[in-house]
Formats: sequence, C-alpha cells, structure tokens
Amino acid sequence: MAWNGVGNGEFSFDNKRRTGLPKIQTQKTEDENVVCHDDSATPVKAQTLDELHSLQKKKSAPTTPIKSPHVFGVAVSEEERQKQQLQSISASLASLTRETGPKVVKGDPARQAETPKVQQPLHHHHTPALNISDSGLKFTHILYNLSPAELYEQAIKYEKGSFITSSGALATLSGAKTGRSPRDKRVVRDETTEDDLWWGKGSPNIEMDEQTFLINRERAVDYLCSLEKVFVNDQFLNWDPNNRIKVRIVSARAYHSLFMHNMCIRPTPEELEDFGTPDFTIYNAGQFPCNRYTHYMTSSTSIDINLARREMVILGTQYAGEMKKGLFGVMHYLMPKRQILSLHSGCNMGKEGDVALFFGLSGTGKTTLSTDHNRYLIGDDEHCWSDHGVSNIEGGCYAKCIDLAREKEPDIWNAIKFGTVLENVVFEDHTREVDYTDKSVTENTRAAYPIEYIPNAKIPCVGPHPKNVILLACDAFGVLPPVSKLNLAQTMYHFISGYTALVAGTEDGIKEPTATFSACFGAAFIMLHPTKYAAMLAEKMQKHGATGWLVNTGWSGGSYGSGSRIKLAYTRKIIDAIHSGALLKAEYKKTEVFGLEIPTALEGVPSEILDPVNTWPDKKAHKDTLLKLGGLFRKNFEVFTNYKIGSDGNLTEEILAAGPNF
Ligand SMILES: Nc1ncnc2c1ncn2[C@@H]1O[C@H](COP(=O)(O)OP(=O)(O)O)[C@@H](O)[C@H]1O
Ligand SMILES: C=C(OP(=O)(O)O)C(=O)O
Ligand SMILES: [Ca+2]
Ligand SMILES: [Mn+2]
Repeated sequence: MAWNGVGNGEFSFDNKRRTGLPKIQTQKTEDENVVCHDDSATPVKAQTLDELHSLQKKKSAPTTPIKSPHVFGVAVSEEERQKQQLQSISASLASLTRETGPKVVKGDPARQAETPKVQQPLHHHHTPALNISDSGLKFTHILYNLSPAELYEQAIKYEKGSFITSSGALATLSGAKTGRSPRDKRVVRDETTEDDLWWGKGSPNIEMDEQTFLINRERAVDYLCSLEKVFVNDQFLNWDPNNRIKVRIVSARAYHSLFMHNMCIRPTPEELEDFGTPDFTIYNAGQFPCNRYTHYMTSSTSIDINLARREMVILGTQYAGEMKKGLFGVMHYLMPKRQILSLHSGCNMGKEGDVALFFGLSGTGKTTLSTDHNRYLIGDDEHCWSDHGVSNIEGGCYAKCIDLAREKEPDIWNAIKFGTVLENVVFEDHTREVDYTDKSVTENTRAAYPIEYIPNAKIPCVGPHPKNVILLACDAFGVLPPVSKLNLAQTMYHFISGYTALVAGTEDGIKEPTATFSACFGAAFIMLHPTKYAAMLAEKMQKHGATGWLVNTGWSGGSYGSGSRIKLAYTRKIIDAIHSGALLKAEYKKTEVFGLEIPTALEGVPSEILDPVNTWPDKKAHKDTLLKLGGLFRKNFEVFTNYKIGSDGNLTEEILAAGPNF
C-alpha cells in the first residue's frame, strides 16, 4: 500500500479510489512553520510522569480535627498512633507457639512507593535470632479498612472471578461453597461454655476442645501470615451504643473485606482512632482447608468459635455469609448474658413509630418484607431487643437475588450499585448485565449492600419496642393459611418450632417439600437452649403488648408441584393490614388441626385464599397433607415437652397445648 501523503497534511490510502469521503485534515494551518499548540489548557504542574501521578491522590482530611488522644495523660502523636495500630494487628496475627506477631507494614505491596518505610520491625516480644524461621523474616502487608473503591481495585486486579456489573456492583464468586456449612461449625467446650451453652441432640453447637481450636487457629494464622498481604477490617456490631461490640476481621480476599465493610457498622475516622483492642476477632483463611487428620474434623471445612478467647477461625469455605452469621452466633451468647434478646429477624418501623419484627428461616421473606417503601428499614436479619427497644446488629443487608425483578422489589434492585457485593450471579459477557434468573452457579445468589443504600433506612438503626411480631413460614406443603393471628402461647409454640418447608432444590425428581424445624427460627445461630430465648421473647411481648402473627409466604392451592407460591403482592397487602392495625379488627374463624385464627376478609386479597382448604381442588389431599404436617410439628416438639419456659408454669402448659390438635 502506497503512502499518499502530500505536503498539506492530507492523508489517504489510495488517491485514485478516493470517492465520496471527505479528506481528513491533520493540520489546520497552511503555514508549516507554526507549532500547533494544544488549545487553552494550562500546563501540568509536573516535570515527570511520576510527579504527575503523585498529584492524582491526596490524603483525605478527617471529618473532624484529630484530637490528640491521651494515653495515661501523655499526648500521642499520629506516628505513635499508627505504630500502636500496627502493633495491635501484629498481636492479632501472633502465633501462639512463637508468641510473636509477624512483621507488619501498612499498604499495598505492589505500590512500594506508597508504602511507608519501616524503620523498626514490629515485634512485641524480642525474638532471639536463633529462633527465627523464614516466616519471621518476611513482612505482611496490612490493607487496613480500605474503602470500597480501593477494594474494587484489589478484587479486580488479584481475584479471579471479580467483575464490575452494568449497575456498578462487584460481581464475585465464593468458590466451591455457595452457602453456609452448619455441619462444619464447632464451638469450644470449656469451663466458660460447659454450663451456659446448649449441647447435645438438636444443638447446633458441635463441640471441639481448646487444643484443637488452637491447632486450627495456628493453621489459619500461618496461612494468613504466609501471604504477601492481608485485609483487616475494624468495625462495630450493634447500633445500641451501650452494647456495641468491636470486631476485627482478618481475611485474605478483598471480596471478604468489602462484604464485611458493607455488613458490619462502619466506624467514623474518629471512632477508628479510638478503636483500641477488638472485642472479637475473625481469622478468615477460607481459601485454605483444615487438616482432616485434626481431631473433630469431618471435612476440609471448619468454622470454629472460641468464646473464651473471643475468636473465630474459618478454614475451607469462602462463603462470606459464614462471617456474618458466625458473629451473629457470638451475639446470641453475649447479649442474653446482658438480659438482651438477640433475634434472627428483620425489622422495620412505620411513620407513627410502630415497629414490626419479621422472624423466619432463610428464604422466607425477612429481607424482602422488611424492605418496604412505605416504612423505615431498621434491619433485614439480626436484631437485639433490650429494655430500651430494638437495635440492628449490622450495618448492611444481605438479600437473596434469585429471580429479582425491578418491579417487584425496586428498593433492593436499586441498592445493587457501586459498592455492593454480588455473589455468584451470572452476567452477560459484554454488557455485564446480570441475569437474575440464572441459577448456573447457585440458586443462593446474594447481594450485600450497606443499609443506607435503601432510601428509607432508619439511621441510626434503632427503634422503640415492637408492636407486631410476624413469624414467616414458607410452607411448601400449602396448608398453612396466608395469615393467622396468634395468642402468646401460639406465638411461643411456633417460635420454638421454627418451621419452614422449602422445595429441596431445582434438581430433577424432587417433588416433595421437606419440612425444616429450626428453633427460634435460627437454631444454627443460637448458643443457649431455645427455651431461654423463648422465655425472654414471651416476657417482652407480654410487657409491651405485642401481637404475634403467622404468615405463610409459601404455597397456596396445593403443595409444591400442584399449587403455586403466594403472590408477593398479596403477602405485602397482608403485612400492610398488620401494620395499620386493620387486621386486628377483622372477623376471625378457627382452622382445624392447627387451631389458627384466620381472617375471613382482608382488603386487596381474594377472600377465598385466606382459608387454604378453598384453594385445594382435592379436599382429601388437603386434609391428608394438613395431618401430615401436624404430625411433623408434633414429633419435632417432643424434645421440648420436658422444659419449663420462663418462671410462669401456666405458660409452659399453654404452649404445649398451642400445637396442632387431632
Ligand atoms: N409471597 C412472598 N413473600 C415473600 N417473599 C417471596 C414471596 N414470593 C416470592 N418471594 C421471594 O422469596 C425470597 C425471600 O427471600 P428473603 O427475603 O431474602 O428471605 P430471608 O431474608 O428470610 O432469607 C425472595 O427472593 C422473594 O422475592
Ligand atoms: C445469610 C443467611 O441468612 P438469610 O438467608 O436468613 O438471609 C444464611 O442463612 O446464610
Ligand atoms: Ca472504611
Ligand atoms: Mn435475609
């Protein structure tokens, strides 16, 4: 191909075939001696590219002037404060056999220029040179409380499977595990926990001894310290300032750090300055397995809680929900010790200050129904109920997003933007548009976002005593009514039972729903015997005059396979009528077997669906299914019949009588 360049700057590939296309002008002037200047911009204030890049970022100023923190009356310099912080992190990462923390330094190792020079390696004990192993010679870089933008960069650069979706969320994969592993949870049984905790049949607390915990802790710490860099989050749990817990999360992935940034309460820069020693520490070495030769291990996954040491170790699972629910378990131990009830529930508040709690197992609607455009969101999953009212434990929400639709759940849809972690979703390769119907990776696709991403979030996330306590069950048998009003004994019966029945999965051949009973609608997280929480709930509901409700967000018109799931729009109408007080005034009738009080009419919902028997074409099948479920409830409750609930002997009797009768 010939260069047809000519003196006037015209440029084409072939002069002869030049037809309709305009000539491309590369010089505006005819005078070749005039230097072409780039229009009006002033020149950059840099002599070199490095200098130019150094101009790009500035150190952000704290939101309030840094007060000089005094330690024993002595002012602490910023340098000293940074050193103390690093010392605290090094102490967290200390091997318990060597009793020394790793050498730690702040900043991304890939950006050496930004990493402060280390004058003195941080050791809190002097180690004789003879004892030093290779690991003692290396530095571990600490990426401390990074911002979402920084964590995005880390994830995209270093973690395979990290992408920015079209709405700005960070799509990520949680690896082989896409849900929690309750069978791999272990709790240290020692003097601290022996008498307090619920052990044995039905308990989620599978025991391990202190020594085994230390072995797993060492394994996790060694793994983390072997890395070039680890992420450290220092954050809070519980919006009740008097019962706030300081948590530190040490993890190997930006995904985990961003997840916890979103899910825990984010400290202000000032609060961070005074953070000090954490009350509880998570060591998340999820990419590294546990050693199956270790006593008590039954798989390569282990989630270990040591309440005396106030530590949790995660090995062999990267599912981020494990961290949030692990901390929830810790709160289920710490809070009742302070006479505060911890609850696996969502919570919202009306304009008049009326608070509702939404209990329910995974997938029953806590997040969906507490996120209500007409009400203030206090939280979607974990709360405390103290003498002062309710408080959210967390700073974020964790929504299921399978089949998420903008029209049905606009607030959750709009929260999936920059900063949100989107786990295990499938997206279109080019547009990065998420297909929320795609279950290729898992059905348990999730979005974790800070609570303020919901426009009507109530900040601070606290509220007065609840007026309504709504128990959600997704009944795939299709026999529980869409809504029932419960008396206190019934509320306790259903709270202790903790029933739901989801369809087992999407695999072929699974037609039968399986009933799940999970005490207190969260047996996987409770630490004490269920009757302890039940007694506290009964006392609080009685004292504050709260009404209990049972809402079936599951099947209607038949079981899974023949019936269909109750429309979300109808469930919302039901919930609206509970909030407004309209349902309290409705006319009621009693159902057979379960003895539930059901309304005969309700605005916005077809009356015939209020009594499930009307919706089943086959009445015998309905009766058989009802009796079958009643039998399952009865069998499940057998283990609780020997327990007293609270100090009121009558209540225990009433609760036992509040179950199905046939
Ligand atoms: N009638 C209904 N009520 C509540 N949720 C429903 C209903 N029908 C379908 N769903 C879907 O069920 C799921 C409930 O999940 P979620 O609210 O995240 O549960 P939880 O927070 O209790 O784990 C959501 O995906 C929601 O869209
Ligand atoms: C994160 C979880 O909570 P939920 O499904 O109740 O939202 C979970 O159970 O793993
Ligand atoms: Ca931060
Ligand atoms: Mn939820």
